[in-house]
Amino acid sequence: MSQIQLTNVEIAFTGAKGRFVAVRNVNLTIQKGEIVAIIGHSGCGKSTILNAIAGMNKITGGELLINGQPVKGPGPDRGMVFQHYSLLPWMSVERNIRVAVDSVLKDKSSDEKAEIVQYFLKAVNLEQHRNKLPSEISGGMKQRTAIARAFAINPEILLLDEPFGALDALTKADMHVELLRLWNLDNRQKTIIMITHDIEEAIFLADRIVVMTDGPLATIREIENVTIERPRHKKDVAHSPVYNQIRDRMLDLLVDKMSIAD
Ligand SMILES: Nc1ncnc2c1ncn2[C@@H]1O[C@H](COP(=O)(O)OP(=O)(O)OP(=O)(O)O)[C@@H](O)[C@H]1O
Repeated sequence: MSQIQLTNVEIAFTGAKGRFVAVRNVNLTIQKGEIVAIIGHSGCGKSTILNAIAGMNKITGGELLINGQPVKGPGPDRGMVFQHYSLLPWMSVERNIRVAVDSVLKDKSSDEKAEIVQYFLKAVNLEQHRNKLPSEISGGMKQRTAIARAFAINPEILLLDEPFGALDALTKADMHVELLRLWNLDNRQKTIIMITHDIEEAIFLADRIVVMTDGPLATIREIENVTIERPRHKKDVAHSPVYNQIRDRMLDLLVDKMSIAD
């Protein structure tokens, strides 16, 4: 059985101006432990699909199953990370992780929870900054806190909505390696679905890349298999023929004009 299965999914919103169909005929099957990137132009419905998997949006047609069960709402089996970190500004790095652990891992003792927080603070190299407030740390550190928090509650599925979109290119490259390291620590058991606008990021991280058509009435245009071996290294990947092939295909699909007229 596939872990996540979307069959002919439609998601429409009804507002003052009537019914607006954001996405339709979305068919996607995701296996446990896969990393899947979703890419497409702004407004095509990437977040709409991710939020439906998170249980925050209702589907209006088709079927959306997780482990064979229809999604009815959010649950601790799914963790979310957003572009703007969503840390609680009045709490330290450590407290931000701890409150999430407290609210989800209710069966664990206080010592066990402290150990989990410590493990993830160390895994993302934030031990020395544990007592700082979000306002006292950099964007990359904030995102590392948010990702550590998401992993600490140990969801089966991680949903990342443009998690590195606000970071500079170098910090972003570090974060890619960091994310894969956390995924490896867990023996690649967690499924990661990630929205991105960055073709290079999608190829470096994902097993498959879902390319959307433009909205409204958006759907999946094509799914690319990224057959680059793991573990992946930034430098090697950039020189691999598969990387160039996929990047060219993505550019064909996503970029209308490749150059300006002289
Ligand atoms: N709650 C809502 N009510 C009404 N319309 C919505 C709602 N959420 C999203 N939409 C509309 O659905 C479409 C898809 O939005 P969505 O945020 O999923 O796009 P996206 O591909 O994630 O965009 P971006 O890359 O800019 O974040 C947009 O036209 C948006 O205005």
